[in-house]
Amino acid sequence: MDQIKVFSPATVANVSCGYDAMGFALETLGDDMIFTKTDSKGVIISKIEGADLPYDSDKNVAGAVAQLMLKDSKANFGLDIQIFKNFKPGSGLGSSAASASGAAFAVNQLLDKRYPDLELTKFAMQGEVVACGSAIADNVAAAIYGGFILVRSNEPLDIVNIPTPTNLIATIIHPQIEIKTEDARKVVPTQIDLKTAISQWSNVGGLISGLYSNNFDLIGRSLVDLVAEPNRKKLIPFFDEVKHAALKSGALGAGISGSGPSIFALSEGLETAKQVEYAIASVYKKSDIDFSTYVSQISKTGTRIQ
Ligand SMILES: Nc1ncnc2c1ncn2[C@@H]1O[C@H](COP(=O)(O)OP(=O)(O)O)[C@@H](O)[C@H]1O
Ligand SMILES: N[C@@H](CCOP(=O)(O)O)C(=O)O
Repeated sequence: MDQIKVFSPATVANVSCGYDAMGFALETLGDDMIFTKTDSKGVIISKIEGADLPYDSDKNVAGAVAQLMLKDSKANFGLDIQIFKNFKPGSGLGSSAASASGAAFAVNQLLDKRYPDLELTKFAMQGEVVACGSAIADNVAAAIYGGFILVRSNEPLDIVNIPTPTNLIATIIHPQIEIKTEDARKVVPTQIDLKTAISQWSNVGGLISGLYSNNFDLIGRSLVDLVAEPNRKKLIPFFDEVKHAALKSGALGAGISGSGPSIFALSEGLETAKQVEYAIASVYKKSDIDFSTYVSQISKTGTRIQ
């Protein structure tokens, strides 16, 4: 194979209670990327559409991940990468993770599937270091594995796929302001008290149990974040109003998607998810902030060949 076109999904990290430990992939939103083998070694980024991003292969996460993998595998070819961004960087929807995971997945295909998903996740995490200075696994693991994932351990890396009810639908609102993950991580406390920790890990347990048992009420009760959300929500205009509107219109729960500014809600069934979309869009319609909304199933497959 000399060329491959891949789709790499947007992802919602944290899912309220699981800061750096949980995430899921969206079915309908993501980036397209084309990877072409070249005779000369090295990685060139020849096209980027949809966002203003570095062409320098060391600074673009896709280029950085591809270079690492070509070096590690001692590949005898180079790469030309084209990136078509369908959602903005700094969205809280894993824009950098989509590129990093897309690169890891595509290069692996061109190397005849040399690496398992866990190794691909480790390569993609190095892309996250380029984007935000931290080797975060939640977005990239969700993109590579698909579905809903738990990062059970970072060292050694241990990723667990959590089954999700098929009629669990995500509604997303993305106000068009940029929040860099690197900046939003600085407002999260590095220490929390035991009482807060107990509530947080109880909610993680509740959420995972609710996903396994199709218990929507339990899923809703567990979508609580006492660690990142109280500190990050001030960065997101109208966060409380959007969350209130989502819950009032039938969502099971709502919270910040990744590091924001996007806000996600989870609902039982498409009809409710669309009502939630209408309600939360109404909040931003009253302001002068541009926004996009998305309603999507949780992607079972994640990053895939187009
Ligand atoms: N291919 C890429 N896609 C998205 N962002 C990239 C890419 N390459 C480098 N970056 C940088 O990563 C940062 C965006 O990542 P991040 O702050 O984590 O936001 P997001 O939540 O959208 O992933 C920006 O500084 C951007 O320039
Ligand atoms: N766990 C990370 C996730 C960042 O997600 P992003 O989509 O905003 O890059 C965090 O919360 O910092």
